[in-house]
Amino acid sequence: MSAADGVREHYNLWLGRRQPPGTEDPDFTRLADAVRRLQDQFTASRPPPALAAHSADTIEDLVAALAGYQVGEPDQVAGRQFAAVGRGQTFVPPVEIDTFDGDSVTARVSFGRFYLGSNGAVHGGAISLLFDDLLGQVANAPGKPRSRTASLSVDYRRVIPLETELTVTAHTSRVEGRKVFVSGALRSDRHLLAEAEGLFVRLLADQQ
Ligand SMILES: CCCCCCCCCCCCCCCC(=O)SCCNC(=O)CCNC(=O)[C@H](O)C(C)(C)COP(=O)(O)OP(=O)(O)OC[C@H]1O[C@@H](n2cnc3c(N)ncnc32)[C@H](O)[C@@H]1OP(=O)(O)O
Repeated sequence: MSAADGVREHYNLWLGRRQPPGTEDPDFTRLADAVRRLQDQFTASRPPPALAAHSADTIEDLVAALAGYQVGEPDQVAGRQFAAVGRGQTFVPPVEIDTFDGDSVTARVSFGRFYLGSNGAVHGGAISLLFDDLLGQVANAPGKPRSRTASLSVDYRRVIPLETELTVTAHTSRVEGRKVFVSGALRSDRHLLAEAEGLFVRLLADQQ
């Protein structure tokens, strides 16, 4: 399947459930994108004191404005903007899906400055986060029983550069009863950068 709307339509069926009408919220997605950019700019900035104070005032005003609109998990929109890169959340690195067939996925990702570990390398935890999310999506592909990560192993082969478009892939390697094993790889155009093996255990009825 190519990088067409059809791919994203499948993602709307994550966990085999259609998203309720009105779930996609372009204004909220724009807000999430702005917060992502803020995270990157904030991490990289060294503002003078007056600008730091002014920025803090502005953000505190925003926090106060959003405080009146807090909702519980069932009504949350962050993370459920399936038509948007990054799903309208600001935690998982922004992954852009290229192909997806239910058992394997090919995607692109670029880590902004927010994800810097040290000495120019992307933080290792961000790499684990990327794999947990993408491998988890494969394990929980539409029509499959819901599962959770039981184990995730990551091998860091090379320093992972910031602000570089990388390819990330994942595929189901085998299924044994309730256990779904999903493998992943992160590559630059020249090198294998990291590999992952995830075990996702399908949930029992009382674990849903
Ligand atoms: C609502 C709408 C949302 C929409 C939003 C959009 C989301 C868009 C996609 C995002 C995708 C994100 C995907 C992230 C997914 C998470 O990150 S989930 C969060 C992190 N994980 C957790 O919280 C899981 C915590 N652990 C648990 O709940 C339980 O340990 C588990 C995983 C359910 C398993 O417990 P259990 O059912 O009691 O299973 P148990 O009988 O112990 O083990 C079953 C088998 O697995 C094996 N096993 C279990 N654990 C392990 C282990 N650690 N190592 C090796 N083997 C193990 C056992 O040995 C056993 O093997 P067999 O004997 O059958 O051969």
